[in-house]
Amino acid sequence: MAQETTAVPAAPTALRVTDASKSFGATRALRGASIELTAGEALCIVGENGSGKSTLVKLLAGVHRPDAGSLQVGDRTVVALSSPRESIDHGIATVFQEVLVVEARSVLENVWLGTEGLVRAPRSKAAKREKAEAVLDRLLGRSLDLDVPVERLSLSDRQACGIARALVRDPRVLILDEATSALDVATRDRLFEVLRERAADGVAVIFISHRMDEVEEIGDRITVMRSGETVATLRRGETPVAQLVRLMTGAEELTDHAGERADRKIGDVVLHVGDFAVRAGELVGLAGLEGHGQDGFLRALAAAAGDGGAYVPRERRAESLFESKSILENFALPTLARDTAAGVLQPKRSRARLAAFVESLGIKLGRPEDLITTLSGGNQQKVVVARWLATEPAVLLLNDPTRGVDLGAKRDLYRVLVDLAASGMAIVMLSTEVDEHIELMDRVVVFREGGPFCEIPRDGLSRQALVGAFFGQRPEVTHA
Ligand SMILES: Nc1ncnc2c1ncn2[C@@H]1O[C@H](COP(=O)(O)OP(=O)(O)OP(=O)(O)O)[C@@H](O)[C@H]1O
Repeated sequence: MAQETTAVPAAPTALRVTDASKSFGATRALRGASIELTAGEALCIVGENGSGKSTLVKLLAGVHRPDAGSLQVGDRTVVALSSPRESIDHGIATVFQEVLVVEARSVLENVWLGTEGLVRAPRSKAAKREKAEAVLDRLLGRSLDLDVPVERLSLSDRQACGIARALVRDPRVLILDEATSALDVATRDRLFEVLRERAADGVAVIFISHRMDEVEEIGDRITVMRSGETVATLRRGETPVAQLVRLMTGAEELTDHAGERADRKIGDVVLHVGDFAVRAGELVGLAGLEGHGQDGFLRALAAAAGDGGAYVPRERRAESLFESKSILENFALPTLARDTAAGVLQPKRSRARLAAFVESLGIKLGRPEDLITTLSGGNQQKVVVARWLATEPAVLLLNDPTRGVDLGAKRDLYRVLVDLAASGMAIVMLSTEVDEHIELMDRVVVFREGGPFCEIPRDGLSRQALVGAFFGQRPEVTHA
């Protein structure tokens, strides 16, 4: 986005964090992290789950105060932003990882939430409407009824409302912390255009994502975090993904790889709904643009599977997490019955079972008794997935389970899924990531306009075939 800096005068500093540290009890979430951005620049921050990205963002958003370090916003040095309000007053707008909306309130109210009394916000109702409309139209490529409650919207549209909330404030620094993970492909593309336009107007953008394609597309520079430190900052295009991964993990190579398909026996049909059947040992993908029926289909499969199935929902905050409970309790809920001997709960057993998943999925945690909310987003997600894997269902139904999970951890999860399939479990997984289908699935059912549109077998899976089918193009080898 920004010009090469050699010939043009250096743009002014928009934001500089120097040596920021932050601990939560014994956990050192940040240890001397530093980043710098000039006006008009987009900086991507990448790093494994739990490496400190969100903590850094929360310092900038005034949610946490640093233990040490300094912060410069524009040409002002501030010791710390002591509240979200102060962050906003400095022209910083943050979109957080979780989709944060007030479900019962209207789209319009959600977009302007928390701006009361802000100097830069328009005053009149009409002006607010007009601005919300303009920003949402641009993001969604269509107009959205501003008066409906947000709970009636798709997850993608809800996330778009959260992003619009940041955009309408016309920030000088715009921070997106994995804010694209619930967006459908087309909305994400439009968001990237908007980011480019804002950057051209001098806005500095901080963009956090686990998706390398997004990072390559949006970042002028990329800062890599590892264990709370900023270990490298690189120019876009200079660094092959393999090197980025090495910097993130500190290891030479990613352990490869789930795609290796061990000899798997496809067994009997274990679940049948309408024309759709899934067999023991199969990995079946559900794909399509957001809102084309795949979500409802997966839920219908879950209902049909009954006790023999386990369903991992998509919105972990609303549908799966008990925020006031510990990691262990969140993990052990559905398997508690198994851990009860003569009517007495045996926490040792659930602890041992959790330990196995901590190992196989690389879950980073302090103690199992700590609150689930002390985990990073990606690690919370892994606990939710582990909970359902532990129930050892005949059919496992997963709704976009790798959202927010880092590259290495995704591979760990793929390996676990392939092993489970090899042991005879049937797995149906909705994924919004095309590459995930290509890497993992035996076949993929593409949804369009409310129902299954075509099915692509493993040997026909490619980006082109899948994305083509999303838009109504039938691939050459299809089964109806
Ligand atoms: N409120 C908290 N209390 C205790 N520990 C916390 C808290 N918030 C974060 N941590 C810990 O700080 C570390 C960094 O977490 P952070 O959320 O910044 O990681 P992240 O890089 O954003 O990860 P992800 O990619 O999973 O979102 C983790 O070990 C996490 O468990």
